[in-house]
Amino acid sequence: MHKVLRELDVDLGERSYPIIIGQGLLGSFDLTPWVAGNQVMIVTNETVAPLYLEKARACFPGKTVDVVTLPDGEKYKDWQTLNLIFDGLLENRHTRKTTIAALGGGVVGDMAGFAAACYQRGVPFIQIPTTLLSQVDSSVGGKTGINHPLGKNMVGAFHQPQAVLIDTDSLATLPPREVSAGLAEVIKYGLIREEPFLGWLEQHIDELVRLEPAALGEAIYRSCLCKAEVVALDEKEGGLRAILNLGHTFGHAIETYAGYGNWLHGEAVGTGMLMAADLSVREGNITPADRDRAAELIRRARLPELAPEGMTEDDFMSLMAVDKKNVDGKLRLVLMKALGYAYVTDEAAPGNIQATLNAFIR
Ligand SMILES: NC(=O)c1ccc[n+]([C@@H]2O[C@H](COP(=O)([O-])OP(=O)(O)OC[C@H]3O[C@@H](n4cnc5c(N)ncnc54)[C@H](O)[C@@H]3O)[C@@H](O)[C@H]2O)c1
Ligand SMILES: O=C(O)C(=O)C[C@@H](O)[C@H](O)[C@H](O)COP(=O)(O)O
Ligand SMILES: [Zn+2]
Repeated sequence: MHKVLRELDVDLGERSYPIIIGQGLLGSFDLTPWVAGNQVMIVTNETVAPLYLEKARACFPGKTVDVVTLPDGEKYKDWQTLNLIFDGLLENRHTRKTTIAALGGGVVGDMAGFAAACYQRGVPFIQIPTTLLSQVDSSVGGKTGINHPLGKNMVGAFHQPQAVLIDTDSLATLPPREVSAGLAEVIKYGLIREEPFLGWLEQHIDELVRLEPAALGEAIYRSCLCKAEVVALDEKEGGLRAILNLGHTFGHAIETYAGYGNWLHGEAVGTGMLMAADLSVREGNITPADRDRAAELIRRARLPELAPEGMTEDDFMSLMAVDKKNVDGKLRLVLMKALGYAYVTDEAAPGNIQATLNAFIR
């Protein structure tokens, strides 16, 4: 039998939805209350399908369930692979009443969500995230999309799910490197808005690296709570929501430079947050001791601490120039005023940016 540990809502008026966190949910939790019609299309990938597809099917009793299985990897988060979802929907005659269910990590979630935003001008979808990163971040908030060779997540839509089902048991099969990648986004919440959570993480980060269930449940709940609050306040990133991008301006540049896949998203964000902390010191906002506190957590989460081999200051500057936060050609960065308090600025001194880049390139 399953156990629901925590439940919270993303409060978006009539588009509000629940995040259900528990153990043993895959295989027995009934998701049909969030399915309007009779058809469900599960979108998953070749790694996750053998592990969890049959259990996910069981969450839709009485519905006609079809499946699209995508190739696995960030490098497939593109137009060609997205089209496989539309092929599957059309070949199986899915109508406007279908519900798409994303079963997998953030790549599957972002693509299935984008397909749901586009198919027949928009159909509902459900998130069933199976990586730590997707459970604490990508399944919540409705950002969906794909990459472009020239920039990360450059094509997409805001499309909120009907529900998010988080079965923490699925993390038992996750490779350690993916656990670390997820921890980067967990640490992010402490750095941007939750100083007490940062203190909690300092106490429990080793348990999280070891995937200890009690610590994991708490970290996932507190992360989802933080993200849900920010999204409810600013769904489409008119302002506040951009703080969820801490470390991502540098991180997305790293991912694009590395060709999507050699560096995991969470790894790039981990290094990117160190760079943002370093720049926050140079801007006179946080102390070197604050920066070192952040760096110690990143190190204990076993994340990389320097930019990829060979990546230059010019590589960073040209890749960051296409960041979606930029306005009127000005680079906008998320920095910290204090630990637990992030802000967005286009006024960082060019000399400080240059010094930070040079401190992290090899
Ligand atoms: N939409 C958002 O708000 C948002 C937020 C953060 C990240 N993202 C996006 O999410 C993506 C990263 O997501 P990710 O870190 O989950 O990567 P991922 O989706 O590539 O999954 C990581 C790896 O783990 C495998 N996997 C998934 N679940 C597993 C399980 N339970 N056991 C074993 N293996 C499993 C996957 O097949 C893959 O190989 C990036 O594309 C990033 O841009 C989006
Ligand atoms: O939900 C958000 O908002 C985020 O920024 C969360 C990020 O962790 C995530 O990587 C997101 O996909 C980045 O979005 P982008 O708009 O910078 O592409
Ligand atoms: Zn991210």
